[in-house]
Amino acid sequence: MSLILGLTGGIASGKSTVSRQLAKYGYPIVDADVIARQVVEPGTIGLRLLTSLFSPAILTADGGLDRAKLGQIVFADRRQLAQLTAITGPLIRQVINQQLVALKHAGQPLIVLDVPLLFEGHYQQNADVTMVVYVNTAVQLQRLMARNHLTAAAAKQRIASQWPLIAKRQLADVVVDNDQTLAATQQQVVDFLTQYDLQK
Ligand SMILES: CC(C)(COP(=O)(O)OP(=O)(O)OC[C@H]1O[C@@H](n2cnc3c(N)ncnc32)[C@H](O)[C@@H]1O)[C@@H](O)C(=O)NCCC(=O)NCCS
Ligand SMILES: Nc1ncnc2c1ncn2[C@@H]1O[C@H](COP(=O)(O)OP(=O)(O)OP(=O)(O)O)[C@@H](O)[C@H]1O
Repeated sequence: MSLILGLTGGIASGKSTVSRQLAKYGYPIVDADVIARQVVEPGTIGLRLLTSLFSPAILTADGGLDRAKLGQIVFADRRQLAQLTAITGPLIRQVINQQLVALKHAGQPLIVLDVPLLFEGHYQQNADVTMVVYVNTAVQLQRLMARNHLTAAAAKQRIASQWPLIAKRQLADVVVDNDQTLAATQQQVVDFLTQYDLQK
């Protein structure tokens, strides 16, 4: 029997950081952000649909998706973000389901389902336990601005495009506080694995 851990958080709260820490133990990660890139690679139906919705101006010179440009468009406009999610969401879901079936079949003891929109997209139904990586708003803003080279206004828009992190925190079975050092976060991951007898 596999335990499926639904891992989520807010933008730049530290989901990838925690999933990397879990991956170090050899546990497989089903990563919605990675899948979101695969379903819009050149030649996919996903990229064709996005190009017809947003115009070919969202493509780079070599025909790939200009992610920075599309991000600027959708995170500034809720309606366009909803349209984007309506196209990518079902494509991502299909791949997630395929990967979960294969990993369960392989008898993996722990499968990490890393999905930014876990609660918004009702993916918690696929999970046995949910974990939210939490940071306070000031730290989230500062890390997002630094990582994506965004102004405070642009970073605030991106944060506002998702459910408030505090609301996700209330829904979670396990909360990882990621305000402090990476070592402090790692310790919470170890505590989780120990609790579920998954520390190798
Ligand atoms: C808008 C895009 C092109 C920006 O690309 P970029 O490389 O700059 O960001 P990246 O994909 O790494 O996403 C960064 C973070 O943005 C947030 N985010 C991404 N998509 C969404 C969305 N549809 N709604 C709310 N937040 C989102 C997540 O917290 C994610 O971790 C990209 O995020 C995208 O294609 N999004 C649609 C796919 C999707 O719905 N992903 C969410 C998976 S559940
Ligand atoms: N405890 C920490 N101390 C310092 N920096 C951190 C810590 N945790 C994460 N970071 C940094 O904060 C940024 C966001 O972390 P990460 O990419 O893991 O978030 P995420 O939730 O996966 O983001 P997204 O939803 O945007 O994909 C990264 O630049 C990362 O290196």
